[in-house]
Amino acid sequence: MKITNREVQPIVTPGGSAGTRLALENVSAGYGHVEVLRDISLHVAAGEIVALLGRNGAGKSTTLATIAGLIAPRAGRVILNGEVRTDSTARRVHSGLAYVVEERGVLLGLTAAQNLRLGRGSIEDALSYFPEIEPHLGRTAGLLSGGQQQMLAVARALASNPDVLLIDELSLGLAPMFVQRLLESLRRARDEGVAILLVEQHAQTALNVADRAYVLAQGQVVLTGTAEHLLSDFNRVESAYLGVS
Ligand SMILES: Nc1ncnc2c1ncn2[C@@H]1O[C@H](COP(=O)(O)OP(=O)(O)OP(=O)(O)O)[C@@H](O)[C@H]1O
Repeated sequence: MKITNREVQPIVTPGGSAGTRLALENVSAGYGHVEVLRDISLHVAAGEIVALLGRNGAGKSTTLATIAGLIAPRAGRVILNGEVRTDSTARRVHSGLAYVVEERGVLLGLTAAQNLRLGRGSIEDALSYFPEIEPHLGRTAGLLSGGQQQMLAVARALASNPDVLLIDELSLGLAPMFVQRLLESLRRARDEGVAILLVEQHAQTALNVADRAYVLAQGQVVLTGTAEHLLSDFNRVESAYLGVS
């Protein structure tokens, strides 16, 4: 199942290529003189959860940052809703991208309600995903648990009614109960047609919710397939983490 990027592109997404909301075409990117991503191609369709897996330092966060426009690709193209994007993060967010960063992006000195108001959606829509936030709306976000902060971040992102949702490390350090609630919200968003690219430390957790996955190693896609296929051949996923097949 080891693939080259040339082979990644012809994969037919569920819903067909016309439903593709996000695509990277042969993207290379990095920091200063350091090249991190090398010739990455991937795609996510409307109504699809795609997991981006790989060991620490493989380039997962860099991939999301490049999609969001925080890093400019040195080569290749970032395509959102069929348009090649070279514009700012703010413009991409304005036109339907939501991005939950690894640090969650919750402003700890503001209340939960104020954090939700910073988003592009309504508090009501945010609460429709996580009604359990309501009793905490007046609390300072810094006093919420990690799980509650992550729910706040995901609720704010989903309330903006995005076409494409990027999530960096959904479950990091969270109790299983919170992880389950967060995964439920992603399933609902997928059913509502959102294209979701999920970076997740726990590959099994990610593959249990995802439709497809890509494994990165040393900044390259080294394995891809349906979640079902990858779960049934999990040794191969683990080998791919090390950059071997
Ligand atoms: N701001 C930066 N400047 C220089 N190098 C960076 C920077 N951010 C990340 N890197 C390097 O880029 C490589 C990929 O990092 P990245 O954070 O994308 O990996 P990751 O797969 O998300 O890992 P993790 O799971 O640890 O977050 C690493 O070698 C990292 O040290």
